[in-house]
Amino acid sequence: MRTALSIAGSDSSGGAGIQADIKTMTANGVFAMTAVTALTAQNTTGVSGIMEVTPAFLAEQLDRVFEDIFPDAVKIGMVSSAALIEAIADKLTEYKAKNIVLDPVMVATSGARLISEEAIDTLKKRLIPLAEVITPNIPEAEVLAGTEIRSADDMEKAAEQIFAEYGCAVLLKGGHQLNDANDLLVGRGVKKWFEGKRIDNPNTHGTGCTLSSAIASNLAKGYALDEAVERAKRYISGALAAMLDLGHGSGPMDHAFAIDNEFTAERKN
Ligand SMILES: Nc1ncnc2c1ncn2[C@@H]1O[C@H](COP(=O)(O)OP(=O)(O)O)[C@@H](O)[C@H]1O
Ligand SMILES: Cc1ncc(COP(=O)(O)O)c(N)n1
Repeated sequence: MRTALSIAGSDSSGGAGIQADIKTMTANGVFAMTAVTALTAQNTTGVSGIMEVTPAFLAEQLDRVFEDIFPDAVKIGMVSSAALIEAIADKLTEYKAKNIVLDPVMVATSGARLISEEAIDTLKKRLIPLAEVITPNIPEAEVLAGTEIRSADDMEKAAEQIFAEYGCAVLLKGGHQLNDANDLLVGRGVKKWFEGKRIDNPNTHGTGCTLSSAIASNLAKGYALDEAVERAKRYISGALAAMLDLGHGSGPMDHAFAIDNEFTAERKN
């Protein structure tokens, strides 16, 4: 069985973070492992508290995973401080981790800030260059490219600029911001739009986490990057189209929609 590691924060409400990653990897037929960066107290209406682990304890979790079960892919989500980013970069370099998918989580769908200002700099210098692909949404890409994004044209310019500057492929998510579900992949020899059908569902808590874990799962299974993105888009569309409606805010997606379908059918490969 193929394996994937999620390095991310815990979401007590189960819709985003580590919990979304485990559900997504499992539903995609990949064995999920975790290294927790922080606990959050949150629900569908917002985040009320964050408790970070120490960099040493994060490094210890990574040591135990890598020395025993080498992950076929790694997904990185919420990492709130520069010291934690350094710890991850050191360990991923030491173990020569492959298929790294980095979701540069900065602000939760509910509006809460999930990374400190100084950490963004460290993210740019240490972690982004290690990634196979990063998956910013529009506000995150604006921070990374230092430009405003108001149109599909702006998305192309920003993605090309980020690829040129950091050397990793970029999947720039149109998501909710540009009112469609079209994402753009720019990488070595690739520039491709993935046209998602917009699903009229206000419950999008954890969409970013889910997409990046689904890409990591498919890279773990051996798919090339563009095929991994294509399959991840299909997965998230299915999870949104199931129209789960939980909680008082922007609710989570339904990962059980995928049980026994094409995603889990490949488990034994
Ligand atoms: N209503 C929707 N219908 C279909 N796809 C969506 C919808 N909202 C988001 N997506 C897709 O979900 C993925 C996550 O995107 P996004 O919501 O922008 O991430 P983030 O949580 O980081 O802001 C993207 O592939 C995006 O196109
Ligand atoms: C622990 C944690 N990590 C990430 C997110 C972002 O969620 P989204 O995928 O909705 O942007 C979150 N709300 N909580």
